[in-house]
Amino acid sequence: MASETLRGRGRRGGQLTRAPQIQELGLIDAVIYTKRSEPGAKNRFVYYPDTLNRLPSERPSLADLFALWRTGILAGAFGMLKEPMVPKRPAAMTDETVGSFLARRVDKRIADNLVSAVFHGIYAGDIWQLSAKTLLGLAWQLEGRYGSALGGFFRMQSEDQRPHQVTIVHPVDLQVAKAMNEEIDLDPHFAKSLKDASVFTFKDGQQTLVRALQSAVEAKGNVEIRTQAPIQSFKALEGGDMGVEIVSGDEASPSTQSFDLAISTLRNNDITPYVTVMTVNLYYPNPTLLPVQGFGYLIPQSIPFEQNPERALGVIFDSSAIKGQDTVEGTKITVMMGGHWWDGWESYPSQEEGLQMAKRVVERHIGITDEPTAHLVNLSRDCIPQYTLGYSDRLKNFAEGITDEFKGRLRVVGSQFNGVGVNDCITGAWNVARGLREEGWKGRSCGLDKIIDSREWIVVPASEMAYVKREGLDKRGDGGL
Ligand SMILES: C=Cc1c2[nH]c(c1C)Cc1[nH]c(c(CCC(=O)O)c1C)Cc1[nH]c(c(C)c1CCC(=O)O)Cc1[nH]c(c(C)c1C=C)C2
Repeated sequence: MASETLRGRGRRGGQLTRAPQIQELGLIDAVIYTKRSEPGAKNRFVYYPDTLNRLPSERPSLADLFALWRTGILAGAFGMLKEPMVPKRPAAMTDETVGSFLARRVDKRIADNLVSAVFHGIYAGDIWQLSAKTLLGLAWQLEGRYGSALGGFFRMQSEDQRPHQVTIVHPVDLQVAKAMNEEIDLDPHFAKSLKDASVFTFKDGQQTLVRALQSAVEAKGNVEIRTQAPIQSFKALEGGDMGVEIVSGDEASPSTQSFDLAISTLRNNDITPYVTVMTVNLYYPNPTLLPVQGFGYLIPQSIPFEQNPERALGVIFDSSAIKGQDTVEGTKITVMMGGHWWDGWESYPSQEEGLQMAKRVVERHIGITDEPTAHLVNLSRDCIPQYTLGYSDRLKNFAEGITDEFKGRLRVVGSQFNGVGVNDCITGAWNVARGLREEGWKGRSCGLDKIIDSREWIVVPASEMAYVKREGLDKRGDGGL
């Protein structure tokens, strides 16, 4: 019943690194797509102040914008016009929260009513804690270089002699984009389907990918997959040997092994806090319960407690967002609750409490009073890392520390380092794996080359950040995390 989706266009590597994996594992026929033109892709809503507002699509009409304006959700949007005139941040400012950046440069109301909802829908996080330098990387860099994000964008275009649109990227991101173009070869039909899709998933859910990967790896014969063997500790080998000594397994009877090189997805609690999210899947036999067709809706931080005492973050309209997964008709939705709202909680709602809370959310917000005939409640503890203020400095310290200690024999991958999307993590893993080829595994990289590399960001044609090898598959290089 769970309804995870994969983004057609993710940040950084987009689907690029995942697509060849799907192709190589022979899973292309198991993929189902939601096309960009379908309501499930186009219609994303924000609940404000007590109604669903459709977020502007790629090309919003004047009527769309006017409808949004009337609800008040766009209050403060005129701040965009004065943004080029807002003084540049002081030189001593090394980071700022997303909320503070927007309040300073545009208007606090836009941050609270609109942007906080979008950040709920990605990080389940609080814009007043998350880092603008990391998560609004492009805008942060443009302000740093030109004194303004919006004005800077246009100045960057006009100052550049090249005929096409340019963007600003970190040299390491450019290098990765070039490598993808050189090394990734996609079936043109598959590439076209992905290009036309907003999200894609598998008929039997995302587990399809994990299971196929497991089978493929096991079939190689030289790989052993061990589960239920938590890492207890690890350290660099001593006595002149290069490598990592790892203690794993049961605390009572751990085993110690040495490796020439280890790739770790373990988290480090000094770099980011995490948030806990509860997801409640609800199924109703009545297929016409949704007030609108679309992907779902998000709830901004400005919604008062009385309208959202359950601390819901958003609701996905699964049966509208993804077609082709279900064997029976009906309405399927997922209520997502918690995230930063539950920071510091020592205990969380039980499964039964979660179910009741989710039912109250959809009754209050979208008038669904039917009784669901099936449900699934899942509490994901500490599931999404929060790139809070100062994250990039903490990550840099960490990267320098492990490089010093392990001299390249420990490399790291995962959502704490690469981004919260599945695509981000696969891109990170792809890049680390590439770096091991030939003599690469003997090098000093710890897998976090970008954060260690202090070169200036560079202006390049936006097309250089796109996958152009086959059918123009889209890859956005927005310079974020
Ligand atoms: C309500 C909570 C959440 C919803 N999804 C997530 C949460 C916490 C988790 C999530 N959403 C996105 C990612 C990144 C995945 C990737 O890039 O591969 C994660 C971990 C993507 C995303 N979802 C929404 C947006 C605007 C984005 C950014 C990328 C994009 O534009 O595609 C919107 C959104 N998320 C949720 C809803 C209900 C919703 C919009 C109505 C649920």
